[in-house]
Amino acid sequence: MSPASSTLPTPPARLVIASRESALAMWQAEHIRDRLRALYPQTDVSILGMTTQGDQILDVSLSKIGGKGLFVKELETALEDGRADFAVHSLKDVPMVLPEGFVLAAIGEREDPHDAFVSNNYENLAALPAGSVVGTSSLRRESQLRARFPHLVIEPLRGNVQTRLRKLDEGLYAAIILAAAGLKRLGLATRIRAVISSEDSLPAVGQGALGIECRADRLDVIAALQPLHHPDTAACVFAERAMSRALNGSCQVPLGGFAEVQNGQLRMRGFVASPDGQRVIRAEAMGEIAAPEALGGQIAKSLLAQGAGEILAALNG
Ligand SMILES: NCc1[nH]cc(CCC(=O)O)c1CC(=O)O
Repeated sequence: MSPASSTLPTPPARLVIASRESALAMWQAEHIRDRLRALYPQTDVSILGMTTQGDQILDVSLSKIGGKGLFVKELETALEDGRADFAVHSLKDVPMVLPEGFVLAAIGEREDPHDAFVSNNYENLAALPAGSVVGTSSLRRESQLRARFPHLVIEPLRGNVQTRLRKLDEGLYAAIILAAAGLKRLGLATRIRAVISSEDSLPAVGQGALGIECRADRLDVIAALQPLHHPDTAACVFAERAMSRALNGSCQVPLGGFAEVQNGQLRMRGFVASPDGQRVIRAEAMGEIAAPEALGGQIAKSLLAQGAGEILAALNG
């Protein structure tokens, strides 16, 4: 037996992955399935595709219908009643506090965390003439665009990645903003005209990372998933999630948080904005990779000390 295989846990004979049925969700579930099949050739790994409330309600801005739990609840129900062993999520869609009895068993390696500029006619944001219509339903993207490019018109845009690209191609928008990660994973990187810098659009908490969730009592599943855990990604996203949690973040709130590993340390930036982009409060700090939640808490504290609480209270009120 090779040294590597002798350290692997004995996996369950069968593993069922709960996933949404969008093309991106299925790509992510298949990616995890294929890695597990390679690690554990004796294990039967399959995918249970499911439709969530967030997939059904497409005509209303997510920020108006109570947020991100909508994409994960049905999957958690499948874990609860044993139809599936774990769920693969875009971590960005996973609420900051999991329901009692569930854990993030592993964090998969981050794809490109940046936002992407997608257009059929323009090279980048700076090239858009005044009055151009840009599609996004993210308050985070909208507030940052309004602050940096006040001459642009922001219009709502929902649906999965393919639906959003179709709406662009139908001519409803001069450009749209999407996560680079989703486009790259779907083999649609050629649609990216420009990757938007984190200065122009600080990414969402968890953007580009995979969150693998299971029941806290499934120690067999947690052990089997450990080879998929990516510690640097986990440090970054735990810092980001700690910031958002401390601010009571949801998608009703224009905020961004982004940590990266630089020279063996964590560098983190965060912001909270008013939806019109008139007020943007920013914070930045370095911290230890071993203590990501302290760094996230420190960023939140700095944002609050600069008045983020007023913006958040106005939004929640
Ligand atoms: N909110 C929807 C969603 N959730 C995850 C991704 C993209 C992939 C990722 O960020 O991991 C997207 C689409 C988008 O923002 O363009």
